[in-house]
Amino acid sequence: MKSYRKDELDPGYALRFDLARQTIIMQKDFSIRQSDHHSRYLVFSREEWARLRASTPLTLSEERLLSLRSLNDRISLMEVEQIYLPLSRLLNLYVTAVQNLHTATATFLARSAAQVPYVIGIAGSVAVGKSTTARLLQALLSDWPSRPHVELITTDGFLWPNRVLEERNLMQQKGFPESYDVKRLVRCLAALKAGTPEVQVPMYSHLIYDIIPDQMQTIHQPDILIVEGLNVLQTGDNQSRQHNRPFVSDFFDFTIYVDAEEKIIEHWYLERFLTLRETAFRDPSSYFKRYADLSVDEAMATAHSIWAAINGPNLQENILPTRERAQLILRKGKDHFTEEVKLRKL
Ligand SMILES: Nc1ncnc2c1ncn2[C@@H]1O[C@H](COP(=O)(O)OP(=O)(O)O)[C@@H](O)[C@H]1O
Ligand SMILES: CC(C)(COP(=O)(O)O)[C@@H](O)C(=O)NCCC(=O)O
Repeated sequence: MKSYRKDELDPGYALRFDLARQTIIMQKDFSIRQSDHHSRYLVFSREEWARLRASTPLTLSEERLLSLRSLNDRISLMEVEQIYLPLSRLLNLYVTAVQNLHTATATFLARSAAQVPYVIGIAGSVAVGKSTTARLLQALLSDWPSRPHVELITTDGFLWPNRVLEERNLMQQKGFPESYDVKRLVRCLAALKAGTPEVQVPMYSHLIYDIIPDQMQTIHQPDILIVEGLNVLQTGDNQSRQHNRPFVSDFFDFTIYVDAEEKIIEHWYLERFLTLRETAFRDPSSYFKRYADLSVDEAMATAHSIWAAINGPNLQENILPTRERAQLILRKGKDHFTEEVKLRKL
């Protein structure tokens, strides 16, 4: 049998012991499609990823799924089974491993283990499906046999209120790094990660297009915290780096980037805008009520110009460059079906 030096092995191949032939053979590993030796990621096709579900049961009923749907959400049970159940299984293994590590530290120090939440960050463009992914994961993780307490927060609550954005001439940069009160977000994440019994988180409303005055979300020591937002993988400006200040991205145990081609994401943005024109924009308190009476063509042109002026440039300049920091990248195609999953090796 030819022997292989370690550096000769393609990471897409695995060494296996062949019982019949009583020999070690090199076999293509079906679960790893990897041609680039230096890539930090293992790359899975949809089918390969779906096989990694193992025996994780589907606990979400069609009825429960319906209640999770937002706007024109058409998420299918097949997507949940093939993509989100394997992800739920992976997260379960990771959370258990981290909890065991906390227990080991506590045993070493002869103390009881501190209650520290496992923090999952979900990043990606506006309209790529971050909040849908976050709500689905919250439901699936809450259904684990240990019934963990899973909370979800969104970083848009940390946008500066419109009043401040207007003063600073930043209304056309909503969602850009400078439109967030990052210090407040970091303080909040630090308090949550430290296991503070009760943390108040500000809230944003897409209806009034602003921070909701005098209303906060109260978070009570979750076992798992999901943080969803455009900026969760961002690392701050040079000044904060020089002063060694913590970044938003410092607080995550696991990060997911929801990815798709910009043209497809823009299409989802346009679709969502058209749905809102028929629903939320008709509400008298809607910031966009002036758009309710637009014709379909006018609404499409308006949404396209918002995309071209704000969300598209933000994706290219500030969000896409953070993609390779994520531990997991879900790449979606048309119709929101995940086509490829990339998992960081370390
Ligand atoms: N997995 C999915 N299947 C079907 N539709 C989806 C899925 N994810 C998102 N959508 C739809 O795409 C649009 C954008 O999703 P949303 O979760 O609101 O994005 P984000 O939070 O990134 O802005 C919404 O209209 C939503 O209903
Ligand atoms: C408030 C947001 C930055 C948040 O993004 P999301 O949570 O929808 O991904 C975004 O929805 C937004 O308002 N962007 C500014 C341009 C626009 O009106 O779409």
